[in-house]
Amino acid sequence: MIDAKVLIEKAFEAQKFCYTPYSNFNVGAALLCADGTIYQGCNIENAAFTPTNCAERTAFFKAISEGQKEFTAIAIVGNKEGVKAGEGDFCAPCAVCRQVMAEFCDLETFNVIIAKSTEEYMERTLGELLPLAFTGKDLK
Ligand SMILES: O=c1ccn([C@H]2C[C@H](O)[C@@H](CO)O2)c(=O)[nH]1
Ligand SMILES: [Zn+2]
Repeated sequence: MIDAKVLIEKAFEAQKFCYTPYSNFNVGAALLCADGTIYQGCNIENAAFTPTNCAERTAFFKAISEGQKEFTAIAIVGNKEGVKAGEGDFCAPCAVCRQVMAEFCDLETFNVIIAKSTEEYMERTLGELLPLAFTGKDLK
């Protein structure tokens, strides 16, 4: 596994590209694939609100649409516009993003890094963030 700090830096880099005229809440994500490739994502809002895509799902959909199938970790940073780096709060992934992660990631091993800065972050497995997950296994 690459250093969490590297992935957090990539998430901050992606955050700069967010399109958030409605919430002014800026999120960046960096998704590490098993082959070492990193996909970055930002949140992309819409005047109709519901088409809005979270940063995490942007990163996942980019990766999946380019053939990636195995995922190791995701770093997430998010804050209201104007908050200085490191002074924001933790931005945990929304429930929809957790469900999308559960579709493609191992609940026991996929690592979710929720960061305020490269110095201050928490790490949780996907299973810790989505207990009693409903997945494709339930449909068999
Ligand atoms: O984990 C999260 C939480 C929220 N958002 C986005 C969606 C919307 O654009 C804005 C406010 O909810 O933040 C994300 O991208 N990821
Ligand atoms: Zn989300």
